[in-house]
Amino acid sequence: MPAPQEFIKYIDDKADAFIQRLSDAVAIPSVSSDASRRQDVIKMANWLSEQLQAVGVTTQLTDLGKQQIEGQELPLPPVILGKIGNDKNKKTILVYGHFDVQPAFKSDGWDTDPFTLVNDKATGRLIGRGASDDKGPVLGWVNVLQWHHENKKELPVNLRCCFEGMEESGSEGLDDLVARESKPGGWFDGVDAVCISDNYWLNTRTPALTYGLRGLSYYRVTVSGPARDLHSGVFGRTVYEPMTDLIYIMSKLVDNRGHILIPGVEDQVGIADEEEKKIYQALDYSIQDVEESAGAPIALSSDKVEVLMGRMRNPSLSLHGIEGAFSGVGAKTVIPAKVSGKFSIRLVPPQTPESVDPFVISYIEELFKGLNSKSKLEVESLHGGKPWVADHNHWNYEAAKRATWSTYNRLPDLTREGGSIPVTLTFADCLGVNVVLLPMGRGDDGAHSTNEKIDRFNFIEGTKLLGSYLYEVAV
Ligand SMILES: C[C@H](N)C(=O)N[C@@H](Cc1c[nH]cn1)C(=O)O
Ligand SMILES: [Zn+2]
Ligand SMILES: [Zn+2]
Repeated sequence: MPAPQEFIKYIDDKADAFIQRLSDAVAIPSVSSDASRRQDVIKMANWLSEQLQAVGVTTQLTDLGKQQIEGQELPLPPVILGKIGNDKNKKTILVYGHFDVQPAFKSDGWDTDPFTLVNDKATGRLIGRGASDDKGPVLGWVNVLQWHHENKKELPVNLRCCFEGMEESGSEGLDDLVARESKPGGWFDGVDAVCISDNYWLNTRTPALTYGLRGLSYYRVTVSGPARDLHSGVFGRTVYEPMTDLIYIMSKLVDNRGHILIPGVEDQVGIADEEEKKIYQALDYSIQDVEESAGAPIALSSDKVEVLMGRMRNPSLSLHGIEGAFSGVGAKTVIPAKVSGKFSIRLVPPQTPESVDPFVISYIEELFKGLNSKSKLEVESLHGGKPWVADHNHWNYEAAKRATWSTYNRLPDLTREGGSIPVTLTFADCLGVNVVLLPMGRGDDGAHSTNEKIDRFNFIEGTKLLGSYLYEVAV
């Protein structure tokens, strides 16, 4: 059943107010990985819970306990559970999103303050951290509910919400909560299907439905030696330097074509046959798309199928940074005493963090042993999440397809996402129901990057899409 025309018109009429609400959300720097921002993540939870209550959602802030981070004990941000309706004759749909964001500093290369939403009328872009990932989509649900609440219109489905504040940091504590609330009498009892809007179209033109996510295994490798940072003029060529050992190890993890060098990891994944390659060939995607969204002509291959498989169905290993290394301006001549290299592996079925960890840890330990260094090594797995693939021949996907058609007059690309949303598989497993990913933003939104944006068009049409989905899935 299509969404009512009055709903569609209302979303257009209220566009400026919705953008103001997005601006208010972006202004709360809810960075989950930064201990000094934890109170802002909690503030964001309270703010969002109030927004949901104002549009008729019964909410509950669920405490997840504490977390050890950077040597401190910190409260985990609460999860917002929400509920509207309990009609036995309606389907029950659970929507999930997250209100935490990745770190952002103007000095990273942002053109404007990351936590002040810029409404650039010339380009139609709404620029700010979290605009696309994931505050825009989460507020899309609030926008949908606002019309129903203001106009006293019943939703076509029973709605359950789960909004978390730790997605960008491993969703700590959430799996246990989902398992608990999926039991009879729990908040998610009776859920028929799940919808998540927290990823992106493949390109800038074609809406997408996403039926797969890669998993993630995040590592920290620490090499330490001297009791304190040293003067390289006094100690250079005199002592074992931690950074030298760490760089050696980091350089042996992946080659510059993206091949993972850790024996055993790539072997876990089957090779695509010609049938599977046709799926990627059929997608609306070009090398130009990847190069435009990366901002430079740097694709690993000129073959679109190779590039798409690299993102969607093959594992990848990325080096992220080195904590403790000199990175400031100027030419400090220091020998850092302790350095930690960070890298992660994006996983695909049948890989899991548990199945790759032993390969990674023993490989790094062997590499280090071969160095005969007097420094010390520590390898830690920081957080992980399993990959997920769903059946896209399901009524949940059919409903999302119809909603896409009625919103954009186009059929969506069926994609697998290179990123990770760890709780997706938990919902699928604990509830035994289908999950659809219904992205709002475009492939060039720059999630996790500088100048993250969502186009005004995508925010407003995406709101209509989420509303239309609830009507289409109801029948
Ligand atoms: C796809 C989703 N919007 C997202 O960005 N997920 C993150 C999850 C994560 C896990 N550790 C840190 N972040 C991602 O894919 O990086
Ligand atoms: Zn993210
Ligand atoms: Zn996200």
